[in-house]
Amino acid sequence: MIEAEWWDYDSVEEMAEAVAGDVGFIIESALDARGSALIALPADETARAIFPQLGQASLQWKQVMVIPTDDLIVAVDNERSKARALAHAFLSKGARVVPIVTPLDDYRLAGNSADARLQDLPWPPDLAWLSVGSDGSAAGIAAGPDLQDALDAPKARRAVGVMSESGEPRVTLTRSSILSSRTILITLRGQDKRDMLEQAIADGQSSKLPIGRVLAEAEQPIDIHWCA
Ligand SMILES: O=C(O)[C@H](O)[C@@H](O)[C@H](O)[C@H](O)COP(=O)(O)O
Repeated sequence: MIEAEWWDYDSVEEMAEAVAGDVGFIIESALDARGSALIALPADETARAIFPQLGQASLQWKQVMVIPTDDLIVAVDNERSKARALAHAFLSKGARVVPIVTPLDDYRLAGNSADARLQDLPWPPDLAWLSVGSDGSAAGIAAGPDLQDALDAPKARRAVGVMSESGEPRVTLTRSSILSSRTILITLRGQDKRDMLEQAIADGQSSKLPIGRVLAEAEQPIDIHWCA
C-alpha cells in the first residue's frame, strides 16, 4: 500500500515556497548526516518554477550534487537538455551538476553510459523528485518499447536508455534507483493530473500507468505537492 501524503496549494508561488523548504531540509539533513547530498531533480516546467526559490536556500551548495531524473539524448548545450536547465539553476550556487547524457546514436548505449556515470556517485540519492507526465510517465519511465526494462532493471542498475512512443530517445533513472532514494517527492499541477495520479496510486501494481507501477513498490512515504 502506497503511503502518500498530499499537500495542496492555492498558487504555484505557495507551492514553490513549501517545496523549496522541504527540499532544502532534505539537503540539510543529508549534509548533517553524511557531509554531502545527492539529489535527482526533474527539470520540467513545474519544477523549474520552484528552482529560483530553492536556489535562495542558504545551504552549503558546494557539497550538493544534482542529477536529472531523466534527460533527452541531446547535447548539453541544447535548450531542451534537462542537465542544462539544472546547470542554469544551480551551478552559480556552487552545486555540482552531473549530466547523465552522452549524445550517442544508440540510446541503449547512452543508457549504459549514463549508468556508468552514476555508478561513480555516492548512492542512493537523498531525494528523487518526480514530475508526472500527462501520459502517466514518471522521470523518463513512460509507455513504450522499453517500459519493462526501466521498471524491472536489477537493483544495481542505476539508469537505462529508453525510446518514447513518439520516437524520442532519452535516459532515465530506473524504478529501483528511484525507489532506493531516501526520499521521494512529487510535484504536479492541474486537476486532470491529480485525478490520474490518485487513480494510479489506488490501482498500484495493476495500474496501466508507469507512475502507478513505479510508486506501487515504494517503501517510503511519498509527499505529493499539488496546485491547480
Ligand atoms: O520530458 C518530458 O517530456 C517531460 O518530462 C514530461 O513528461 C513531464 O514530466 C511532464 O510534462 C510534467 O512536467 P510538468 O509538471 O512540468 O508539466
